[in-house]
Order: sequence, then C-alpha cells, then structure tokens
Amino acid sequence: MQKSLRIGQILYTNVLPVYFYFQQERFEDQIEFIRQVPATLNQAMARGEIDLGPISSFSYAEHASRYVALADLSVSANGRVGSLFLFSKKPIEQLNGAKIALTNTSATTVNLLKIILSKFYDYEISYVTQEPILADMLREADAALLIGDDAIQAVRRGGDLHVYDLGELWHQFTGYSMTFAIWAVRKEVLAEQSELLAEVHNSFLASKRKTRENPAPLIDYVHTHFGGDKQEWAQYFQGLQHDFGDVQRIGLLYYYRCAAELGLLPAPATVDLWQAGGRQTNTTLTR
Ligand SMILES: C=C(O[C@@H]1C=C(C(=O)O)C=C[C@H]1O)C(=O)O
Repeated sequence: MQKSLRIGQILYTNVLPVYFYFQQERFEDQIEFIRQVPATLNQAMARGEIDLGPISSFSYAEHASRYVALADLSVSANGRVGSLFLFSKKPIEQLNGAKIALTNTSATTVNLLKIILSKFYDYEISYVTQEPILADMLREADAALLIGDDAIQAVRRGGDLHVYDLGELWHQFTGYSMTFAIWAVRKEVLAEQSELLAEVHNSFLASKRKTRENPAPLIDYVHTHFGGDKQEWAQYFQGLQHDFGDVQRIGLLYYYRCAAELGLLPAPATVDLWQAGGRQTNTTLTR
C-alpha cells in the first residue's frame, strides 16, 4: 500500500542535520523515504513520484509554479561549502576555452559553475556531463566538478590538482550566500495532507535545532560511517546553513536572476514558503 507521504532524502551527509533526529517511528505507517542523489530526486519530484523533500534549488525554479517550499529549511552556505569543488589541471585563470566534465548528480552547482565562468570570468567553455568518478572525468577534460560526498572523498584523496570551492567563488564575486537545495512540496499534497505535512515539517525543524545545539552525536555518527576527521566534520557542519531566511533568500534570488540572464532558466523564479497555519510568503525580490 502506498504510504501517505513519500519523502526524499539526499544521499549526502550535507542534509543529515535535518534528518538525524527526525522522529521516524512516530510516522512509521504514514511516510516512506526515498534516498537518492539530487538529480534523481529532482526528476522524481517533477514526475510526482515523491511528495516532498530536498531538491536542487535550480530544479525548484524550473518547476516553481507546481511547488512550494517548506519554510526555514535549505542547504546553504555564506562562503566556503566544503563539498562542491572544481578540480582542475590548470589554475582557474587559464581555463578559458577549456573542456569541463560535470557530475550528473547536480542541477544547482553545475549551473552555478556556468554562471561563474561565463558571467564573472567571461570564458567560453565546452561542458560534458558524466558519472561522478574524478579519474574518468579528467581523462579527457581539463577540469571536473563534483558535489556532495563524492567531492568530500575526492578532496580527501588529495593530489596535485587545483581545487576551487564553488560557494567560496560565488561569495567572492557577489558577496552573497548560496542556497543549493530547498525542501519542495508538490502543491497537490498541500490540500491532501496538510496536517501530516505540518508534523513532518516540525520534526525536520526540531532535528535541525537539536543538531545545532549539540552537534557532537551527529559528528560521531558521520565519523563512524564516513571516516575522516572529527574536527573536519565539525567545521563542515558549522559552515553549512539549513535555514532559509533573508540572507539565503536574497542570494538565491540573485542566482536565479543570473541563470535567467544566461538563458539557463526561462525566467527568474520566486520561492513560495509554506508553514503550518497556511501562511505562504512570496519571496519576490523587491530591491
Ligand atoms: C552543499 C551541497 O549541496 C547540494 C547541491 C545540489 C546541486 O548541485 O544540485 C543539490 C543538493 C545539495 O546536496 C553538496 O552537495 O555538497
């Protein structure tokens, strides 16, 4: 039997603060989790196979008329992210005319790279999309873009490549924060499941708050399951923001404007926020 809500979960550690204390037992008969990389979740949401969950903020914009976003949840950073890297054989200053391999797991970051290299560097680049395996990607390309745990593992392995953090580049050029994922809900689900949705939303928010107040149990967990160094994980989670307030909203809307300017999106999108009580806030940029 189909459960009442099918919820996506990005397979990467970056969303764990929002899931770590989620009260799964409480909703056991009512919800089902679908764990996948962002590009797969984006498609599943668009096809109506998932009811809510984190998707690429770029994909949200492509389908904005059909979605709303759960208030105050995102995967964002105001500067360095630590899990979105361009690995390059040459310094970025020498990449004009280069061939760059893009991971097939992303929608936001691949377009962020296109914006940065086209708008801020004025480069002509030829892009190919591939599975996220760095050695294969760099066989023919001059540089490769990875996100999530693939990027974390590749940077850990080290090597003599030039490595650029996309959140950091964006912040250097614009001064803005960047939001990579937001928790989208299909509009049909709002009418059918608003009570359950409110409870699920609250449980996500509570998990986020609890891991922020005391990150140690989450850090122990990722250290055990994903290796690495506890101090590095602590820094990683400190650098990420899972809120969606004014700082994140303004940065994201600017990204949407840049994407539309380059023809990557048909038009700059807005984000409609949903929270229990039915209050929706339209986040059109007014400045
Ligand atoms: C911070 C990250 O944000 C991610 C990047 C995404 C994208 O590029 O489409 C989507 C969701 C997030 O997982 C990351 O993967 O490291």
